[in-house]
Amino acid sequence: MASTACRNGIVQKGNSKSSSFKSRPHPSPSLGSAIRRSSSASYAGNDGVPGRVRVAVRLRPRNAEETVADADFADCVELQTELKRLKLRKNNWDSDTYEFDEVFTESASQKRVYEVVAKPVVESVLDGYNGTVMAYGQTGTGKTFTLGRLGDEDTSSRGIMVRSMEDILADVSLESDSVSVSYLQLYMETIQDLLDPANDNISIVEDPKTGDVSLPGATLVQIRDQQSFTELLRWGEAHRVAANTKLNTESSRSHAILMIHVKRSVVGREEDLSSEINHASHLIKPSKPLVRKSKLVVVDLAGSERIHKSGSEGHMLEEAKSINLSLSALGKCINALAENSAHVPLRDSKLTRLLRDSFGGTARTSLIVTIGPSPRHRGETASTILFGQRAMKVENMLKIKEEFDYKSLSRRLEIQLDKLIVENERQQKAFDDEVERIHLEAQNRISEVERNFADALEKEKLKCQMEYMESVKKLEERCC
Ligand SMILES: Nc1ncnc2c1ncn2[C@@H]1O[C@H](COP(=O)(O)OP(=O)(O)OP(=O)(O)O)[C@@H](O)[C@H]1O
Repeated sequence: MASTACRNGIVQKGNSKSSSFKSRPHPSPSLGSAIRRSSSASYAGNDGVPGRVRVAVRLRPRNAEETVADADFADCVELQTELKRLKLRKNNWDSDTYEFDEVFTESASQKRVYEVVAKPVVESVLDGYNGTVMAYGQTGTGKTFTLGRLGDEDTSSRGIMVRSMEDILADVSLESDSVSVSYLQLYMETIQDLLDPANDNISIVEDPKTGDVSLPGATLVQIRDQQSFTELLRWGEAHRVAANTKLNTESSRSHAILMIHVKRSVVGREEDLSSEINHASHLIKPSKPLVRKSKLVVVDLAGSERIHKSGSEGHMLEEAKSINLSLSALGKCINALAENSAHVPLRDSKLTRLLRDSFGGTARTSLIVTIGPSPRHRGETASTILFGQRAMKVENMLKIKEEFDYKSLSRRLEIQLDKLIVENERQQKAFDDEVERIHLEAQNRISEVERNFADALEKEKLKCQMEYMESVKKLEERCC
């Protein structure tokens, strides 16, 4: 029986008796635990929500070459899906056991992988948090298969990128929200725009105050429907493949980074705004307009094989070194974060500068580590597993980024002002009409009074004339 060792405090090796397995606490039931809240509930200020990096492992089925070459050998791994454990065989009688947030066998569907690994991240992006989904593993183990499959011929094979956008577009309102995308590759420490390949030296800008990372030089395409997004991915992927073909390699030598920016309008509470608009008008009390900006970063890392194994020389060696440099810088950062070290060497490579928010930052992060079954690649598989194990120890502090939307407030105040002007004009017209009506009525009354007076005068005049005539007549009679 093999001796017992402990890795990262959660792994036992030997004959893998369950009784000796130290289980890691599961703070939540699924990978990328749900923090999805209603929009109103998520208006909670800027308090961070703690969230550990979630890690799943996915085993690729044997390929044609392995089916022949490894015919007489057992796979180097065995998965215990119920227990979310993976056993890595050292030899016929000895194995190491590792526990993950989820383990996917070779028959796991793309839909299930998406729902467990990426959907919770997409949901928190829709709630205003940043999110990262990343695939790490040796060349040919299924990173691109998991993330980048378009599913043209078989829709069930759609990968995480396509499914994420489907869920995002189904949730946002294109009238008030916006979704835009950039697609990049990081190759030999230079960032190239996969949507505009001539643009091949994009710089990373870090906000010293917030630590936010942005790539202002990258093409940003507004997405309004799923089809245009799929076309964009196809276009970007073609450039990535072309670059690899030029280098005479079928495997991806670059890290591909898809960034989906989501900008949503949210309405805050009315009283919060009162002080800001008091001067505007006591009549206008619009609710507080806010924009919530978040981004989903999907990272398809280059193959993680070691230099000696890739047998590289010349340019290929330099390239392998560069891939190694960025992946080992990422590994070092993860180690430092896992050990709560005071110094995290984020600046050691462009990859770690780009992903500074994804590990130990304010984003919700899911990592999928892909492995192959071949015992010939046991060493690579072991190092991939250890990478995943360490990443599981990294704690992020998720934060919502809300900004006061001055543009939207000004738009809304303009609309309200227009309404007030129209109302004022309506009231002025009603007033003028009323004055006109009263004036007419008064004139009619005066005319009527004048008429009545003239009638009465005429009557009085006639009466006087009659009386006069009567008096004259009486006088004449007396005189005669
Ligand atoms: N889960 C899976 N089920 C069936 N086929 C798979 C699976 N994962 C990978 N494959 C197949 O294995 C091959 C290699 O996969 P893929 O290109 O995704 O690997 P990769 O890790 O992205 O490699 P690289 O690092 O070289 O880009 C492809 O032909 C892919 O279709």
